[in-house]
Amino acid sequence: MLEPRYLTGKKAEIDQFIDQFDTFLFDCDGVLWSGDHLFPGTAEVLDKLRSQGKRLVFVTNNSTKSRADYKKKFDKLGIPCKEEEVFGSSYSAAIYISRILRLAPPKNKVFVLGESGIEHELASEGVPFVGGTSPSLRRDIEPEDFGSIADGSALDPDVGAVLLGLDFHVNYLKLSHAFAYLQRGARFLATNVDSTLPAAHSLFPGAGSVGAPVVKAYGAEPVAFGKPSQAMMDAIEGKFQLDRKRTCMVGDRLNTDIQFGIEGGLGGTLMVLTGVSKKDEFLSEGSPVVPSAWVDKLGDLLG
Ligand SMILES: O=C(O)[C@H](O)[C@H](O)COP(=O)(O)O
Repeated sequence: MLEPRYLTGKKAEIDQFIDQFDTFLFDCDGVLWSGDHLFPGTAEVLDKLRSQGKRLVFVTNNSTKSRADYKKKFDKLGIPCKEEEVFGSSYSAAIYISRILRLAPPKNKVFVLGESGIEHELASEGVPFVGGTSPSLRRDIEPEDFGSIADGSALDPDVGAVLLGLDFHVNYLKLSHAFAYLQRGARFLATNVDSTLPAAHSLFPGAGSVGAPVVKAYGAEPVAFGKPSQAMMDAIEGKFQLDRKRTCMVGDRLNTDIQFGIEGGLGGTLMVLTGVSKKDEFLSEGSPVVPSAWVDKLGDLLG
């Protein structure tokens, strides 16, 4: 097994590690912050990398926020960031739907199980959608809903795809709509399928857990566009014209962030231990996903 390199924080080894790369792809939740808590040293590390001319791209699976929302979050936390530096799973899904899938009218609407981040990114690509944050679906299912979903009168006939993301208002009515559209032949898509969401120094159900009832009912997995999907990597490479061998993915989750970087053939993957995965998972014999290097926390890159 290839041992990942432990960077203890000594200046010379950190400088040597950083020198290998021109571009750093940063995961956000669990790396830069946990929920609304900014980790110590985040701002300083990003400043240091920028001052050395490194390009930074913030690659997040969190579909609840659009790129513009992320920019606001960075502003609120006092970290410089341009909207164009953010690449989220909502945006990744939206560009795939609009530029590659190209759903033909009239069946070109997307039913969204998710929050406003997905809606904004679909809208930015001109993709029509229903569901999402609509108040009409933020309620309990009523006895008459069963009939109107079953006979299709409650459904939009123009829906050609179902897009699952993280939905903080998930309920039986929305799940039933998603399942009904799939049974009528809609394409099955997801922004990402993460099992957990890191927040408040703990873990909560993630997008994959929220959409799991639909997957179970339908009996098939969606095509997902967040990490580790290489559709996302290809889109990032195309947009930022990056040299993969001079790019490092920094993340806290082995099966999304680190796998994303390894499968993408990046020059490096750097694991931090402030989020989801624990070091035993990649240091133990036979670990399926092993980063090229690891630090205890992002702040250690200050050297
Ligand atoms: O469930 C989700 O959608 C994700 O767990 C979550 O939002 C994590 O995003 P990331 O760590 O890629 O920023």
